[in-house]
Amino acid sequence: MTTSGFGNTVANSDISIASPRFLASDNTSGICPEAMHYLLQANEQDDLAYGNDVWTERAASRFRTLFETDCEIFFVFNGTAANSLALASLCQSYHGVICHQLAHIETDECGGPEFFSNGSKLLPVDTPMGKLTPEGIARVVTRRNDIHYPRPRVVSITQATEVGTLYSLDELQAIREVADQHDLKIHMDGARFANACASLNVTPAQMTWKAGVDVLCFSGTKNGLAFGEAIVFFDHELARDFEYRCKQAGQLASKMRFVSAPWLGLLENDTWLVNARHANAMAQRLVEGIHDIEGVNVMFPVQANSVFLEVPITAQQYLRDCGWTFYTFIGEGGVRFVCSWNTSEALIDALVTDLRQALVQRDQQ
Ligand SMILES: Cc1ncc(COP(=O)(O)O)c(C=O)c1O
Ligand SMILES: C[C@H](O)[C@H](N)C(=O)O
Repeated sequence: MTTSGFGNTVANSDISIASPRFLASDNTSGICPEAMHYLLQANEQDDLAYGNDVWTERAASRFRTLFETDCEIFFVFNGTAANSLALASLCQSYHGVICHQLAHIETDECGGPEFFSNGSKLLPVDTPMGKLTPEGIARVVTRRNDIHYPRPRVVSITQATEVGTLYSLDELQAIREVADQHDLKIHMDGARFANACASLNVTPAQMTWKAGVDVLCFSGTKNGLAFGEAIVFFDHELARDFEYRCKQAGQLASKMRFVSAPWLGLLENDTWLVNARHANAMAQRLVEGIHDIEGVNVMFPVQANSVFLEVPITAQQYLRDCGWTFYTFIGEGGVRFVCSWNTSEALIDALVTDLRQALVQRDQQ
């Protein structure tokens, strides 16, 4: 096995496996044509740097239209930076951030939120289905009020969650109510925000500021961009000086137009929704395809574009030998498949076929 520069083991070319087939993450998908179109448009001529270009203004304006309010938009390269910097703008170093124990900010951002907030402590909660509950939040807020414990200041929710479930609008409202009781701000990790809007058939405004969300990190990367996340502040006071925070963190792109312009491809003609609906539909196709395979169980309700399956270890190896890539360290274990804007029906059907064969092979051993 050789190791890539980022510590991922990659199969040596001399190991005979089928060509890799990517359903490990929506981060493996390509750039959708609509985003590519605007990337090339923005390359047609030079423009001002550091976000002063016409494309960044156009994209920010489109966001304000999409969210039906005068929100403030900042574009950064990736989701970890978006979450870390957004959280840092919501609390001081001596504050705590209440999150689910499976939250990406807790499990997969390598201490980024704590680092960029100079020490705000994440306060993880273990509640069902990967979702925070008002009761779970209240438990954390009320368990300690002495000076030796960080004061909870933020609630961070992920929509869709890390295990592919969704908060309903009522659940979001209930979280807003408990946040108001305890003077908490609400951050939404919207890595799969588009998938959530598509699945619930609600508007971005209904899913955010109308439900009391203070700041949203909206992922374009997982919706068809090469890279690029939009940090959307619904409270201007919280956005004060945020551009300096981005600059200091190395997240102020000099050629910002190449981060912002592709967003126009997503936001025009509701491509962001079309991409999300397709990804969600492919996840449903996978669930339907495997429903009668003995030994394979769906671990969480499939409400967006992620599917978590219990698959026997021997069958997992069979899938890897067939070239399938998947993670087993996310959520509560199991095998995670994530569908993207460009996931084909044929790819899903091939996975179903290989999964079925994997279990046959296991039973024959
Ligand atoms: C739920 C969630 N939040 C945040 C991120 C962070 O994104 P990035 O990998 O771009 O830092 C991811 C990554 O895919 C994610 O799945
Ligand atoms: C692996 C990592 O967590 C990444 N955010 C993903 O969901 O694929």
